[in-house]
Amino acid sequence: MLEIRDLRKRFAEKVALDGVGFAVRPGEMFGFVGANGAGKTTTMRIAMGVLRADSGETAWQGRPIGAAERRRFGYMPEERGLYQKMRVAEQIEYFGQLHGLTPAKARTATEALLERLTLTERRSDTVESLSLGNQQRVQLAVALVHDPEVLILDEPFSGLDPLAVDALAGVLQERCRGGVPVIFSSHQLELVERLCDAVGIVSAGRMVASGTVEELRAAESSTLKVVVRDAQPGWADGLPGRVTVSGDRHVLIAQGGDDQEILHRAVKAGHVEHFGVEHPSLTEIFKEAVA
Ligand SMILES: Nc1ncnc2c1ncn2[C@@H]1O[C@H](COP(=O)(O)OP(=O)(O)OP(=O)(O)O)[C@@H](O)[C@H]1O
Repeated sequence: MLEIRDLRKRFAEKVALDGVGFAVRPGEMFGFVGANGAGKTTTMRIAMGVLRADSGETAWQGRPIGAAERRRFGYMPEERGLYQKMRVAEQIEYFGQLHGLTPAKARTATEALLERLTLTERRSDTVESLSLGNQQRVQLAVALVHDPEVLILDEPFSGLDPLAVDALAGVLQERCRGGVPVIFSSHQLELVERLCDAVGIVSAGRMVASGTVEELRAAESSTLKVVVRDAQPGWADGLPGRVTVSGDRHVLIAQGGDDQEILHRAVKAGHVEHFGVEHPSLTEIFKEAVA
């Protein structure tokens, strides 16, 4: 298990982290979300030893994370870290060797990743000549080449088109299925909701929520949505909700109240086209949590 416990960090007067903590199990994909400046990058930099925390702990498999552990981690930093003039394959191999692979193993791993990330045709191009999406694929290959035990990725999906997002997501899911804990930060909440087993929401340096999306949903009140056609105005008077009318459709969004009574009233009022519970999206949960 990867554990981040009660991290605190100040930059001069600015409190960047004020007790950030969460745990990610092997094989779990953890989405780390928060507004700009909330503390995601600072947390990941501390986990990777790029920054030192004022207090708090980080642990992997029960032991404090030190240089030896980090060598077995894969990291995609926010500022990216590729050599722009170096060729793609050469670069991935180079980082593999930096992480302790023999030249032969680094070459084999590089070939597999070029193929998997559809970069084979670009193998001899310099990084600077690649599109953003392809540069990001190379950055991911660099994070993966040494078959890391843990993956920590700072906004790996930012700026990517939907096909590139799917390609990266597929590779991360494979690693996750192989037992690697994966943490990534993102502002793309639909993507986080789609991919992640668990989510942590940070706001102004504090964790304001964490758990599976289902757990976060359960903490929110759900909404009942009823669509009735050809109803008389006023049919929902007194019910705990609001009706909007669009053409011949009346849409009631209700919170609380007796759903059987609401259904009964709707059936009496007209033709019920839809009656169902609406669960809040991660975007709604996020907005509520950081409000
Ligand atoms: N080196 C630094 N010196 C001073 N302040 C810093 C430094 N690094 C981060 N901060 C401040 O710490 C806070 C947290 O920043 P951080 O980059 O961790 O946020 P973030 O959640 O990653 O934001 P974003 O989504 O915009 O990337 C911000 O207020 C930021 O300005």
